[in-house]
Amino acid sequence: MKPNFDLKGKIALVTGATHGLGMAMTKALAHQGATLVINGHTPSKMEAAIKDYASEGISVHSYLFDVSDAIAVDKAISKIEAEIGDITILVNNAGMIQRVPALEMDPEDFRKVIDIDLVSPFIVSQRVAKTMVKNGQGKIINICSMMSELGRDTVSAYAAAKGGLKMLTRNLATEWAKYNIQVNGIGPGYFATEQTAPIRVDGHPFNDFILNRTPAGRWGNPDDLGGAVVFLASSASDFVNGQIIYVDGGILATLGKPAGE
Ligand SMILES: NC(=O)c1ccc[n+]([C@@H]2O[C@H](COP(=O)([O-])OP(=O)(O)OC[C@H]3O[C@@H](n4cnc5c(N)ncnc54)[C@H](O)[C@@H]3O)[C@@H](O)[C@H]2O)c1
Ligand SMILES: O=C(O)[C@H](O)[C@@H](O)[C@H](O)[C@H](O)CO
Repeated sequence: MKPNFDLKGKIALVTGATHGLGMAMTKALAHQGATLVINGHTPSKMEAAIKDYASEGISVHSYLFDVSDAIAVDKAISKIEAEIGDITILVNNAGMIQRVPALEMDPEDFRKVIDIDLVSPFIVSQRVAKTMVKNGQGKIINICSMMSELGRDTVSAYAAAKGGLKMLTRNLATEWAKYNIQVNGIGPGYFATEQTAPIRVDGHPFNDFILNRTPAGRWGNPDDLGGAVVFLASSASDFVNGQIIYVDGGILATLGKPAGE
């Protein structure tokens, strides 16, 4: 039987999809025929995003809500279900990072990162899964990170959250497999987006470090995630559950090499 990557008739919600990786994954899902619902929490960014999608002939349904607010999430998902239909694919992409040495990190800032990057995917997944359980099908895709596997100076809260998100993925996969819901993750390597703009400057030691550390020798382009998200959203991955697919140009496969070699 031919693997089926077609997403016609599917409704996908991508959180934090006004730009960056969320936008690229939304476009990939739309190109496979899915109906797209995008979330954001900044009205001006949402307006600009809708124009960007339209310029590529993609029409999206947009909903502004804060993914960390369980009441707002419940209201928004109920509204989406009434206005668009039941969500069959959820991509938990919204996230944030703080780059602060652990000795200087304010515990409240640590808590905020955990709230957005770990608790929020739980909140949105739980609400969306209630309907997926009734329908007997669903795909949930959590956007993890290299920091789901590795540590690095200054990103203690982010690494704790993204490591936790990997384990949340495995746990929800375990609990919800019986309802025909697959919960998987994508772990992007280092990608050229707003989030990495401060460390992706020519001549910045971190920029040189990443180019040298990545076997592919380049930063990821957001479009590099399209194949993985379509696979995990489609029936081609129906027996894949609790996995994280790392899309990282080979970083996790290697110890790296000395600069200049
Ligand atoms: N850029 C990278 O190299 C990289 C690598 C690995 C993982 N990631 C992860 O991929 C995801 C997207 O990354 P990006 O680089 O596009 O980041 P980004 O910072 O450019 O975008 C994050 C999005 O999340 C949204 N968001 C944040 N808090 C929110 C909230 N409370 N409610 C609703 N939306 C909220 C933002 O508005 C934004 O649209 C994040 O989870 C990030 O941690 C990024
Ligand atoms: O400061 C950092 O190290 C980066 O911003 C990361 O954490 C990446 O964005 C990404 O998540 C890696 O996979």
